[in-house]
Amino acid sequence: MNITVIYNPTAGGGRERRLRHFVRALEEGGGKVRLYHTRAPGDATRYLRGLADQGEVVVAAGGDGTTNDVINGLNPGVALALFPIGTANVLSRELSIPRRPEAAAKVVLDGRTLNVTPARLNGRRFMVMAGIGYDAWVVDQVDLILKRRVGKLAYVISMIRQLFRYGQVQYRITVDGRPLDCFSAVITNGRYYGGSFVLSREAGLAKRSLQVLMFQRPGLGFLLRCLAALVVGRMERVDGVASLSAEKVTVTAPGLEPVQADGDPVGWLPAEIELEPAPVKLRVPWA
Ligand SMILES: Nc1ncnc2c1ncn2[C@@H]1O[C@H](COP(=O)(O)OP(=O)(O)OP(=O)(O)O)[C@@H](O)[C@H]1O
Repeated sequence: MNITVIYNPTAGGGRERRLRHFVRALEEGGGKVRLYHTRAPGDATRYLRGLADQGEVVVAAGGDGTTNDVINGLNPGVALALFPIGTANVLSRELSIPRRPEAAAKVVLDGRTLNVTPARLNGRRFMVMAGIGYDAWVVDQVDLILKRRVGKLAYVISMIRQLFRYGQVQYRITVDGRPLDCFSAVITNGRYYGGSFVLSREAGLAKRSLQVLMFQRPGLGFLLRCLAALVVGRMERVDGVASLSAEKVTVTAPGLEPVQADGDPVGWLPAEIELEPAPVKLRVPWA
């Protein structure tokens, strides 16, 4: 089996030793491996687009941002696999991809295929989620140098620093043609957020739909209630949080407002988000 491994040396602070074990396990299992170290954000997309033959599987060795770069360069029909060595690895968690190099390599070589439909945000693919409002400001303002040193804690610090922003801007969000207002929104393909917190019990990567969570009340008290509900996996029970299934979403706002996708900043509003017509084949463990 021809396998292209895309390794982000900055993901999770760098995991060279684990990568070597992973590649060795792939080769011992009969894989013919082509390994590429990324050099900058977006480099994986450029590299893959330049490959006429990507092999049967492309492995994203990194976190959700690396996977995002990979799916944006993946040729149709080529399978996607994950070696979760990033900070949060939200996609891998939902799919139960093992973190141990040998076990992760086994999934690449012998796993089953799960069809997961990505979405497009202003023409760029995302797999897990997109966010506007508070969530996007937290991602936009996270201290990347601190993130390399302390991992997820850098997001907690950014969350605290951005609390003041919540409720200041009202967004117009159109969900499958239905116009609504909110003070923040997360448009998610998967169930999890920020690691292993359940964001939506209605969402699931195997479902062909997006779940739109809208935060419709202003105020710090409401935001803190939502964050507490996230910790216990009860976000959709909070009065003032609306959750709708959708295929197409547009968001607008006055002023310059960031958008995040798969945990990285991807530009500014307005945003047009739509589920793609065809799924990506993901290698996942047998039950
Ligand atoms: N060589 C590189 N130097 C700097 N940044 C890179 C490089 N290669 C990729 N990137 C970027 O690094 C960012 C972070 O990668 P990634 O999200 O995979 O890791 P992480 O943030 O540790 O994990 P997670 O998103 O799961 O929390 C991505 O936006 C990606 O585009």
